This record gives sequence, structure tokens and C-alpha cells, in this order.
Amino acid sequence: MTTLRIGTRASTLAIAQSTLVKDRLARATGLDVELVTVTSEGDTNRASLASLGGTGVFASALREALLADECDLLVHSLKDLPTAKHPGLTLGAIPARADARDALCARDGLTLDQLPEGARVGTGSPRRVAQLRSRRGDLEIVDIRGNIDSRLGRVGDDLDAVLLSAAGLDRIGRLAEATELLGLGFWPSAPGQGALALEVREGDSGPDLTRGLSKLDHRETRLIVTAEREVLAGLEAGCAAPIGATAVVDAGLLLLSATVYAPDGTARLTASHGVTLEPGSLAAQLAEVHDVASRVVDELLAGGAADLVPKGSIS
Ligand SMILES: NCc1[nH]cc(CCC(=O)O)c1CC(=O)O
Repeated sequence: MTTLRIGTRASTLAIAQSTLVKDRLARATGLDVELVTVTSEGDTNRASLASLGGTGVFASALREALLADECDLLVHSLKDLPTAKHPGLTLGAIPARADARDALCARDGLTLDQLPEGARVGTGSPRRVAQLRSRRGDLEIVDIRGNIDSRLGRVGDDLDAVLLSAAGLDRIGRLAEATELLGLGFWPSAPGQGALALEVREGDSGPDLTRGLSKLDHRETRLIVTAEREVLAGLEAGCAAPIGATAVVDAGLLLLSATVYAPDGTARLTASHGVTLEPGSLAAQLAEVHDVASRVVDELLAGGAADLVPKGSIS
């Protein structure tokens, strides 16, 4: 009987996400599904992500393993995945998105507004830094790295709070430590945040895996995360750029809103557009998504988005 092998990093979050997909795939196909651990430079190098050479450090070792047939699929956090398609690979399924919001995890149940003046807040994300500076210029922002557990471990120790993805916290069973979920309207999160992407070799999936992928794929999620990621691609920005984007589908209308921040939080630019999704093929709907994302990108560029974001953060 066929066994499907999921290549995964060894971090708590990666194992949690891969196990989630393993269980769903096993249920959907009746096949055996197992995890294969792959180590990457992003796991062993403690240097800042930016200095590791831009986006996708976690993805590259995994992708080599997939291309070498050491596994059959990868489970990525979509927000960590570069927008450019990787040669020979394709996103075979994008399951229904979880909570896209950022979560504040603060000591003593504090919210962002309740943090005392000068409180120390940890994050390694330029978007979160810009958003924090823009709302609370008094805070001391501490650049932190490492996995979710080690970040949470510093709250109440050397930090007053950290910012993390609600979906990531939930997947490792620690969402209860969130003291505030930041609304997407005033605090847009990263393009694709909260969504997983299942990557496979192109044209090489076989009937069992193909069936499993189609059962896990969620079209609405694919449309909204594609819209958000097209903003990144259109601005030629990487996952480290200070850009928030939120797309939703409501009553057949896809709404996309994106905000570009000056890294120091002193300026920001928002553009929003919508499109009525016509019933039809995925390809036709993706074309509509592309149009709406282009309108958002054009408006941001016309407003001077390229000047807000310094070239260095565009990778
Ligand atoms: N860049 C790190 C990263 N990549 C994906 C997640 C969590 C899962 C997700 O948001 O999809 C996280 C942690 C975080 O941002 O707190």
C-alpha cells in the first residue's frame, strides 16, 4: 500500500502543521501518511533572517528534498513562501485558512493600549515593528528570533509582550496565552498569514496524492491568499517587507486591502479594491483576482509606495 511522505522541519510549529495535514490526508485518502524530518539553514543559523539572504531560507532545503524524491509533499506556512513559483514544483493544495490575525501575548493580561509607557515588545517582523511604532511610538521594540515557544518564554521575563500569529499559536496549542487579537481592519497581517500551502512535484503526484490534495484544497482561500500575495509580487517586495494585506470573500465579492508602512511607522499608505467573483473555473477567478490586485498595486505605487519602503527591505 502507498505511503505518502510529508517533508517537514523539526520545529514545534512545523511538526504541528505537518501533523495536521498528515491526519487530514490520511482521513481523506485512507492512505498511510508519515513525516520525514529535514534540517535547513534557517533552523541552525541564529543570525537575523534578513541577513540569511532574504526570503525562503526555510523552504529551500525542504524543496531540495522534495525534488530529490525524499518526500512527496511539503507543508509550508504560506506567508513564509516567496511569491515566485519554484521550478518543477507547484502548490497542490491550499487548505481553508485559519485565523489571519496577529496576537499580542503580554504579561498580566495586558492589551496593546494598556502596556505601560516604554514597555519592551519583541518581534522580528518589519511589518509588526512599523505597526507598533505607528500606534505606540513610546514602546521599546526588541528584535527577537527563534521559535514560538522561546519567544513566549520571554514574556514576563525580559519582555513585556511579544507579537505572534494567532494561527501559529493555536496550532501549537498556546492560543490561550494571547491577551489581544488585533483586528485586521486596523492591523492588517502578512499576506497569506494563517494559511498553509501543500507543495508537490509538478505533474508527478499520482492518483492517490492527487485525490488527497483535491479534498484538502479550499478555493476561496486560494483566491484570497493569491490576491494578498500578488500585492507583494506587484510591489516586488518579499516576506520581510513592511506590508499588510487582507482579502475576504463576502457574498460573492472579493475585497482586497493592502497597507504599506514606512519602516519607522511615521507614514502609511492603504489601497482597497473589490471584484464580484463570477461563478466559473479557478483560472477565470484567478484572472479576476489578478485584476483586483493590480488595481491595488497601481494605486499604492501612484501614491508613492516605492518611496516608503527602502530598497534594502525589498528582497
Ligand atoms: N514568520 C514566522 C511564522 N511563519 C508562520 C507563522 C505562523 C503560522 C501562520 O501565521 O501561518 C510564523 C510565526 C508568527 O508569525 O508568529
